[in-house]
Amino acid sequence: METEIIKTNELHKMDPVFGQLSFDDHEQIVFCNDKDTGLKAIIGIHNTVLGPALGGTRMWNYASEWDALNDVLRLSRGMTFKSAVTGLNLGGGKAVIIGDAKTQKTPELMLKFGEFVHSLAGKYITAEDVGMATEDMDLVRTVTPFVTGISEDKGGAGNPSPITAYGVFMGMKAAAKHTFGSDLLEGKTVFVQGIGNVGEALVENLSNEGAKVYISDINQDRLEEVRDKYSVDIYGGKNLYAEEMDIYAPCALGATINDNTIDQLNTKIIAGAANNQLADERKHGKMLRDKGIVYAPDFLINAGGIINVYAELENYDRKEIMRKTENIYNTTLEILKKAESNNITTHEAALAVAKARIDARKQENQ
Ligand SMILES: NC(=O)c1ccc[n+]([C@@H]2O[C@H](COP(=O)([O-])OP(=O)(O)OC[C@H]3O[C@@H](n4cnc5c(N)ncnc54)[C@H](O)[C@@H]3O)[C@@H](O)[C@H]2O)c1
Repeated sequence: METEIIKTNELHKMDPVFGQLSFDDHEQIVFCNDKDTGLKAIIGIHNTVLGPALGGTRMWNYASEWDALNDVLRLSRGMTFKSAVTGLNLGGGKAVIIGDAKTQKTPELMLKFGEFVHSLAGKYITAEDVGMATEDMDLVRTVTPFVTGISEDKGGAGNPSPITAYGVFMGMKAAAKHTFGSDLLEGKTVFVQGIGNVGEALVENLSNEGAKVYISDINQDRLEEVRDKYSVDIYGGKNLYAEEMDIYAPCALGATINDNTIDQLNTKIIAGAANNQLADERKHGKMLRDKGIVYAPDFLINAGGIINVYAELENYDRKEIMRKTENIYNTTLEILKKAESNNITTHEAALAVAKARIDARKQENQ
């Protein structure tokens, strides 16, 4: 109890929003409250220089409002750079709803949230994230046009995961070209950690190309299902990080690249779908570089999903979505080269490209 009081007092001493560590010149933070439906949400608009701030809504049972605020600040910033480096005319935004999606998400709450999104007149466009489904976005669509990720029969672009996986595959091939001189993954040992929606589709791409794939997941049924479908191997060991491999593909959780795992890692390349793979962008990016591991930045190679929802706004067809996703190969190759020639980390190189695009547009707009 004593610690709690001290902690709260300490937090109160900090500037509550603009003084937060994760605050990075965000343009607008909107706190949404509705007593009748129990809605408590925060919409974070990080940057709208390149276009409207697009990013999903996450519903999560946050331990505190500080955690929710920190998450929305961090996630919305990430969206700015993801869209910028991918060449999309979108800014970065994200929303969080505080609560348990399984027990507290009601149609009324989602409609009220949609009204708040609508009140921003298109400056923020929402989509699905953790705790949200296509049906939730369909509901939001009834009160605002500023939503993507809706059902295909309602004009949406459908499930983004296979597109995300294809982009990751392209980024991985570019990293292989950079590292081994060839982008052919045949015979390369790839460990895919997390075989959910994206992981499974990645396994399919890899096994079609003849890579030697090992899969790991906490869900045993899924492991067996995916193994039988694609004739790949289930990783049976205790510590995946220490295994010798060509490519490590984190497709489950973030922050798996940290002080503890980098020391153990015995891979040449890291290329996967998970968001925020580096526990600490700067420190761990540098540690990987020092160790000679080529890291394909997550926000660059997992952009297939955002390309897919962007298509809804621009009325792109499937061909254009695939062309743009395939281009992740070229962008990754350029960024890996840039990092090498400038002696910076690949994460820094990707951020620099994204920031340069935003700065150039800012100049044009002046
Ligand atoms: N779906 C998309 O289009 C998309 C786009 C961009 C980024 N991402 C990111 O990619 C990752 C995967 O997304 P998804 O849609 O496939 O999610 P998912 O929930 O379908 O799959 C995640 C899988 O990881 C497994 N998992 C969880 N903890 C694990 C652990 N400790 N070790 C091994 N496996 C574990 C789960 O059992 C599940 O099978 C997430 O980090 C997500 O944020 C997804």
